[in-house]
Amino acid sequence: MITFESVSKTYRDGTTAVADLDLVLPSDQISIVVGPSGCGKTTTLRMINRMIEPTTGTIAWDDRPLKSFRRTTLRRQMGYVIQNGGLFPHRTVLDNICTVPALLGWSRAKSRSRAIDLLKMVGLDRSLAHRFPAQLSGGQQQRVGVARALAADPVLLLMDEPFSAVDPVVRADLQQLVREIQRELGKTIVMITHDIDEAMLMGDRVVIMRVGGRIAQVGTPDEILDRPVDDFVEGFVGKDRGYRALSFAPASGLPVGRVRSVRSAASATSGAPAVVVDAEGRPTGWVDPDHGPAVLPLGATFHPETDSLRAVVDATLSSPLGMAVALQPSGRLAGVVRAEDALAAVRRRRLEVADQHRPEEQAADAEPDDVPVADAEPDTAPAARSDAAGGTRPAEPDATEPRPAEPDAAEPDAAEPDAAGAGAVEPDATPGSTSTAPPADGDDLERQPGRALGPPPADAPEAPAAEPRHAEDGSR
Ligand SMILES: Nc1ncnc2c1ncn2[C@@H]1O[C@H](COP(=O)(O)OP(=O)(O)OP(=O)(O)O)[C@@H](O)[C@H]1O
Repeated sequence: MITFESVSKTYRDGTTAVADLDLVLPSDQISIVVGPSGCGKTTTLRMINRMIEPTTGTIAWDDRPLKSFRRTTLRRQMGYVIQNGGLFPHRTVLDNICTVPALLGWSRAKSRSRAIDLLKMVGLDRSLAHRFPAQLSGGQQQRVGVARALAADPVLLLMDEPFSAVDPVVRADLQQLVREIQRELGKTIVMITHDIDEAMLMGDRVVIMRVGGRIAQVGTPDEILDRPVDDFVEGFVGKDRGYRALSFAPASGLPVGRVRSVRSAASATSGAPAVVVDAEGRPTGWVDPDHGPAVLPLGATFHPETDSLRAVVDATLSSPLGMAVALQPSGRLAGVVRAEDALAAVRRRRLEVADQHRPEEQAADAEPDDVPVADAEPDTAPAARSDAAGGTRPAEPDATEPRPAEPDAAEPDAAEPDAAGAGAVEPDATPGSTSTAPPADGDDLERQPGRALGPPPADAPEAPAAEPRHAEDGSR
């Protein structure tokens, strides 16, 4: 757990990048920091591995102040991934991934074996191992960047807009990859992005910052989508937040009804609409005898066990008959959900969310008909009911059925064996480098990205105190 207490950062030129930040980033979760350009995201991230030091306040890792760690020791436990991977252009993929293990003194055989394992983990063929970064696509480079950051098995992964330079399809793959890595390896990940959709998709916890380096809201994605605290957050999360919030409600409780299935449109000349299925029982389209013999498009489908309510609503909207086709895990037809049932589930969810956020005293004073709709009698009259905000809304009778750097890389720790850069991998700034780092210069050093930082070996010593000469901002 990383804890910021009253943390501020003012640069030498007087710019306050972060102001009075109180924040907890829990372990073993993905925390996403999101906000408009210049709101202090990168400054916040780099204060975690002490590439930047706060001007005031305290940052602690599992209750231990960061100041009490040597920077190099700290960084060996924190992998760091930046846009474009920040790879050394003149080193092969394998050598890039082996950088930190090599600096930590691992044997060549152990480093290479680890690198090959990581290539597989990030979904790259080992035949790419001897290529140079320029011979890879942007997405492949980014995967190598992730592999390099993981090479020495860091406890924490810091990611600074890692996917902003790749196209949406590759981006979706990389997002999935990082989520899988987090699940499988149980890493703590802190990632920054401009993209609120990415934040909502990937974050267990989302921190929205506003310009001036202040926190606007912290919460789970669905909390933020359901309850933006103010106009800024509401504007930032976008107009379709109600629809996107459905991504966090499972489809599993919906009633999946039976539907007629036929092998060809010719076999459904009368009667109710039917789903046309292939020889394996997989749905391919609809036929509606009232609309003639043509096979109608199937629309989107969904898996009841794994998909969200959003997928179901989308499937009903894209179905020509307003029925979402549910699939078994095998892809065979499982049944259908009617648009009315999907909407009833949406209404129930809204009521549940409103109920969760109702102040305690209001809940205690609640009238009997304030109970969640699922608990109401099936024949509840469609009269007005109090809502969570104390207003009224019409009752929904059909909803009543219970349904189912920087700098100090430039100012290495003399006491550390990797003082010349071990544990702090700098992207090459030569022409052709994939790094987007500005040249290091004074304070700009703080903005210099591109260190893949690994953890210490299990027996790595930790120095008891911070190094006073590391007054950051260049003032030594
Ligand atoms: N070394 C520096 N010296 C002076 N000001 C700086 C320095 N680094 C950052 N800033 C300023 O601090 C503020 C926050 O910058 P920061 O890079 O942390 O924001 P950000 O949210 O990551 O921005 P972006 O999304 O555009 O990368 C900005 O006004 C920026 O210009």
